[in-house]
Amino acid sequence: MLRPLERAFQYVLTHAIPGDPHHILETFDQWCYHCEYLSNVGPHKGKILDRLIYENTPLTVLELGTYCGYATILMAQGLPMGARLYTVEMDPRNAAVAEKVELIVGASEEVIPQLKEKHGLLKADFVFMDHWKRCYLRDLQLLEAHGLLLEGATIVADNVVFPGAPHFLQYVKTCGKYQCKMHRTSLEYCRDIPDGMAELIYTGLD
Ligand SMILES: C[S@@+](CC[C@H](N)C(=O)[O-])C[C@H]1O[C@@H](n2cnc3c(N)ncnc32)[C@H](O)[C@@H]1O
Ligand SMILES: [Mg+2]
Repeated sequence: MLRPLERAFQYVLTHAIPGDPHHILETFDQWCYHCEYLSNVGPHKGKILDRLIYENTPLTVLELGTYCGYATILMAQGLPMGARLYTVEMDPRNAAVAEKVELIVGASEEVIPQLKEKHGLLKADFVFMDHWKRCYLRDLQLLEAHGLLLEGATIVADNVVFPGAPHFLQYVKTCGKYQCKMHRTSLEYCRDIPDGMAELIYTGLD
């Protein structure tokens, strides 16, 4: 019995133009709108993410939560030459089918402390958090503690309204280390459910 993600992959493999990132993402979207929901960032929040990548031209991107690689493909195709994208996924069944960028299989709490020495990621200037929402605050604090955020780095956190990440939002708004902006939108593939992406700029100040 195939899992939802594997069913989506079969569809994408048989319907998308190979090597065409826009068409691959559109084909995922068709599947998600018409057949089965997947928690990809989706086309509407994807536009926001795409714009933030374009505006920031980051050189070292860290994604927490690869899933089937939708946002990985989206971000990768907007990066400048020479940029590196590291994406962390704890479920090896998802990792096995994800687009291979710099894919690190493991739980974020184990991977983050090893990013420097084991994976050569010295500092990230763009982070996309889209793994389990309860991990956002812990992992942001881990990135801070391991000195992995470049001053001025952009951190984008998805789904901070739905399902929500209240402790994370409270921390980033009150700790004095971040400038925060909320992009209000709707949940991926569900126009009726309000959601939001938080855009943070790391000031480096304590
Ligand atoms: C919402 S999906 C990511 C969607 C993806 N960013 C996109 O838009 O295409 C969340 C993924 O995070 C993974 N995940 C959850 N908690 C994690 C953790 N602590 N470390 C690594 N991966 C995690 C799950 O296995 C799942 O594949
Ligand atoms: Mg999400």
